[in-house]
Amino acid sequence: MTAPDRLVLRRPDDWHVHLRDGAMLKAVLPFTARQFGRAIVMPNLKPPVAATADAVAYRDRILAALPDGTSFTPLMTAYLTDGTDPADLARGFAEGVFTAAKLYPANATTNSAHGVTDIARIAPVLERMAEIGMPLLIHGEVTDGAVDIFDREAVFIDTILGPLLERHPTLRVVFEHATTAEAVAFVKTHAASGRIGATITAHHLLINRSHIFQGGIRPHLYCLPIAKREKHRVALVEAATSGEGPFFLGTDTAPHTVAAKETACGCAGCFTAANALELYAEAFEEAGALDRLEAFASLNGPRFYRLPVAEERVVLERRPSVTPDLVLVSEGDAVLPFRSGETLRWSFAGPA
Ligand SMILES: NC(=O)N[C@@H](CC(=O)O)C(=O)O
Ligand SMILES: [Zn+2]
Ligand SMILES: [Zn+2]
Repeated sequence: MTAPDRLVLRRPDDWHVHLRDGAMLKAVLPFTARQFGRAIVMPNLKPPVAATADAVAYRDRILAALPDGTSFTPLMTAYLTDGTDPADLARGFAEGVFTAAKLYPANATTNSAHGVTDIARIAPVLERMAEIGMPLLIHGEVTDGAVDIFDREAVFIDTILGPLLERHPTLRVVFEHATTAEAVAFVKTHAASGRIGATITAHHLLINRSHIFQGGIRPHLYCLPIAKREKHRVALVEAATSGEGPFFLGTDTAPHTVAAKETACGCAGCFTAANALELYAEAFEEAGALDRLEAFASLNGPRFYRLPVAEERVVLERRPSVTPDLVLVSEGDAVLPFRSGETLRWSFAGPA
């Protein structure tokens, strides 16, 4: 079978995105809103989006920053802290302000200093979430500095996630930005329950850890969880292209300015929003699985989140597209996209 030159998909959603705030929000939002109908918006602002009122205000700022005429729905998340009030969280969910709540183990990643210091402390919050069917989104890495950075996800699965699912047998969980074969295997083992999902980024489908050090240190490929060995990338490609229900698209596009990336202690995050669908299309084509892209990008996520699938369609064409060199944020500040300046095989051609 020859691969198609044109793909028509139900309009995809991005189930893990960092939109930031202020000038950065204004600069990056148009990219996500152009391709995706909805996005799960991460709450790791400074200060974090923790209470319902914070999310209402942040959602208003996102909607105000949308280019005219764009149809895009931000789905808000609550940043869990040791002090999260279960009543406020449940109210936010009931009112449709919050779609989910995000667990950052304290200090696991960018802007996670206010995260949860010990998951036992939020047991009442998790019980409430299980009762009301509110999904828990997890950055799944342990924070113990003694655990090797490449093992932090696998250790989290064994020591935290497994026991957590046993303690809360009806809690619905998304394992965010899965990067290991262990995560894929764990999610598959629990798939039949329908209560676990996993997002997979485009960059983790395209790079392994060696790429971060190819010819020198490449700070723009540094993200958390860090890319792993090739065998893990292969497991992620296999999961994403399987079409299986628990695996869905979440770019984890995480913009930081060039100055914040190219420095002695650079921030973690890859900015992939400039051409997210083109990047996923490359990975799926490489695997001979373009026919499964729609399941991964447009069907499995809504099914997990119990939201309608999109009626709108978008088109991808096999026509070279060039990734922008830089995206300007404000005078003197810019973000460097993943695959900056490189040519990709596919182009996003807009609505069908
Ligand atoms: N993925 C990243 O490397 N960074 C994210 C945080 C996160 O998703 O862990 C960010 O907010 O910059
Ligand atoms: Zn994360
Ligand atoms: Zn993220």
